[in-house]
Amino acid sequence: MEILISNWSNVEFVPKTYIFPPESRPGKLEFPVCTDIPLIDLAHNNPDETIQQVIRACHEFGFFQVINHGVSENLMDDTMNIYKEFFKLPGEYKAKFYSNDINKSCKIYSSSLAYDTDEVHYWRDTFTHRCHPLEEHIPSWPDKPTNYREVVSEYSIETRKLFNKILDMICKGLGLEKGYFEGELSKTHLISVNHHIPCPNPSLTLGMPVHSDPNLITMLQQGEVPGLQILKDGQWIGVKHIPHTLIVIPGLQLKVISNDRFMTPVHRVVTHPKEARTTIGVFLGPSPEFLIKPATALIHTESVFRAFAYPEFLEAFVGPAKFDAQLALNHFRSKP
Ligand SMILES: O=C(O)CCC(=O)C(=O)O
Ligand SMILES: [Fe+2]
Repeated sequence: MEILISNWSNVEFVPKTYIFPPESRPGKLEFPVCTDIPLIDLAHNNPDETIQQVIRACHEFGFFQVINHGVSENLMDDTMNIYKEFFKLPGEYKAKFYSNDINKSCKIYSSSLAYDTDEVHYWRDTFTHRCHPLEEHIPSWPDKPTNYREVVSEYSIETRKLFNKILDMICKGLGLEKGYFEGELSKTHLISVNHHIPCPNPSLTLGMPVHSDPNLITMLQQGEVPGLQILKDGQWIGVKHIPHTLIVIPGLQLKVISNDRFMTPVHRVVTHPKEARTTIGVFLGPSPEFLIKPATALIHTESVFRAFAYPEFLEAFVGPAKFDAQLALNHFRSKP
């Protein structure tokens, strides 16, 4: 069978290898929608109040949404259109980028990087590449659609500015020294775009594993098709899409640096029966050599986690913990 689902046509039933066992499939089609994800106006006239809102959201909820964030609506729409077009390109063009190699920057894969050993496949194709420094990575990016490099370069620059703005607010809000997150902690900047074709039976499939984000911080641009869900009080709840907002998700490295103060919500993606869904994720993470540990200013009695390098964390997260944040974090707790 063709591996990339974006190359499939006339899908009438869910192939067996995509059907999750009853205990891990969504099991139904309708879910409640979350109405209380914090919505933060970054152009609010009282910046100190905005910082407090961001910190409260990180402590109490994990996810938050931002408006007046500085990434223009036109740029958001152009970038989304580029990716919708990209996934429609002929299979032979996309095949040039197909890879399951974790070390290859620019690649398309399907389901997960472990496609060959997946017990069940996820209903998605993912296209990802690094974005920083731009000059180093642009030559490896696609040259189709024709304006890909131009538009995605601008999107990379603008989302990086926004990350810096939000990290600066978190830095101030936590009382850390200026520039705490600059440099090695936020060196890896990548874009990762999920594409799900319509699924004949979304109750049987998943578009993405149940997970928390392992990196430093994530930004998501959702399209109009729903699918993202968060686990809240033991229940799966849909995230409502508000046009041109961006969803911000503090990752597990921020939780470690905050000395376990921040929430990192568990989330997943379900599929849609009628519409294709495309979501743009932008991920900021540490350089592989840098040692991650709780910020000294936030250790009042004890450091909850020991120091580790990010690749060591990823190995535990993807391997024994199977994307379970608590299991992965347990490997690095000072007191087991
Ligand atoms: O596609 C989505 O809405 C969520 C993506 C996500 O959670 C991720 O890429 O980590
Ligand atoms: Fe995620």
